[in-house]
Amino acid sequence: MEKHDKGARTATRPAAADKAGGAGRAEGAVSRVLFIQATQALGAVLGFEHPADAVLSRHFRDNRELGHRDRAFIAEAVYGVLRRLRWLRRLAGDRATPRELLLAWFARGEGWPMRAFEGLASATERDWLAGIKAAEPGEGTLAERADLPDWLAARLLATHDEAALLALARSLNRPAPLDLRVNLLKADRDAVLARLDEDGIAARSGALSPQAIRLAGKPALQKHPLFLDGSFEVQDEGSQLLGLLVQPKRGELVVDFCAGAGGKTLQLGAMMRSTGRLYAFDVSDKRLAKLKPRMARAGLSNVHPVLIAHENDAKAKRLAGKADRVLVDAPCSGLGTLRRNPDLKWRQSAAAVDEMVAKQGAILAAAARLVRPGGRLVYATCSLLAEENDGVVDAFLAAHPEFHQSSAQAVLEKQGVALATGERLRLSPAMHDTDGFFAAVLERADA
Ligand SMILES: C[S@@+](CC[C@H](N)C(=O)[O-])C[C@H]1O[C@@H](n2cnc3c(N)ncnc32)[C@H](O)[C@@H]1O
Repeated sequence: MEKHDKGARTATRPAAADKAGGAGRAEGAVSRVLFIQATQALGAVLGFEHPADAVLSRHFRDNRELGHRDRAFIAEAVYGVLRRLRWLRRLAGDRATPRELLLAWFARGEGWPMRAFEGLASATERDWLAGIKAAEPGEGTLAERADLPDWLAARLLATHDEAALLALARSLNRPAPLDLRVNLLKADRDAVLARLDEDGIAARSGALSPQAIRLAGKPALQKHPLFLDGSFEVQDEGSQLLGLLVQPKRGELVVDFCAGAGGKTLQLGAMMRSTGRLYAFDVSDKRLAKLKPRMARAGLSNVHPVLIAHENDAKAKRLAGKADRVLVDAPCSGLGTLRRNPDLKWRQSAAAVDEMVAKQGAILAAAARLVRPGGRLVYATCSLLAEENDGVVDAFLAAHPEFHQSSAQAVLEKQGVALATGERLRLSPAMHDTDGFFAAVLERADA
């Protein structure tokens, strides 16, 4: 299966943009044809061969007659089913078809009254739905209540008690808000907030990152003048704290080892005031290609995208011992982003996570070689699993006595972020209303 990539989701609105939406249709306003479209899209997504947002984007490309509101309806319905798939299967049966799952979702998840199904469902289906509406499937196992696969609930139980796990699972089942990062090279936050206000876009300063703006809704911003001129980018507020942990300075040599489409590269480049050298490495030329127009929009001339074949590529090795700061935003299970990508919990597996852990260790060790004495290495993931987070960092520190850990809380505090996170950064949607992120700050001893 494909590895999760935060970097691939960089559009001003996610590909399945309207997925968390708000622009959906009320019950009773859904035509049979639209319902069939939603059923087809759900069927394709439930194959779990490709990420749901990619499948939906494709569905919308193939069905260009669908308007904005129709797409929003389909995306919201599909994401609703993905979030509560276990519960819906308990209600509608393990072998429920995509159409039955959707009907059950609207009847129970959205609470549509029976009359709303009159134009949509046959008399037989409506009888079945009346049963679904009345069904009480019992409390179920913890994993069932959390709407998680058994393996994932078991792994999360290593670091959460039952109540915390249920709270986390519930928070992961809510749609994510839309956050912006102000490009401080081009604008300041108050000016961006004032302009959004003028344009009738409700927004406020982020609670954690001094560069963040949180929007009240999910407006389309691709054509907004401040997006086009690079004054802001879309970036989860939690993700912005990772850039603050790297804390790059003017004139430094910085490496973003897993840069993807550059979510964090752009932030680091702006923090360096477009000076020094910022290498953006990645093994995916497709992702790096998406970085280039974003760099131009952001007004950054210090970024050097470099395609590497693997973490030990000679193009990386030539920077050995030279970098002031290195960020490893490691490929990971992505389970911290389930609010945006609820399909991941069904597409990931214990075996895939174990493979990823080995890869993360190898990338971290290779990236560490680039750090100069006295330099900083930041290891980050958007995973909630201890094995991808503390496990990788603990093993690294045990094998690399030349590195020691700095307190993430202290690094953030110095930049005006008050967050009781302790030595390592741990963000969760349940506690911080951000995606789930982990990071550790590792400093290489002076020579
Ligand atoms: C979590 S994503 C990075 C997201 C990106 N930093 C951002 O903020 O948008 C992880 C990235 O690691 C890249 N990757 C995977 N294996 C790698 C390796 N061996 N060396 C460098 N990058 C790698 C993937 O292509 C992917 O883009």
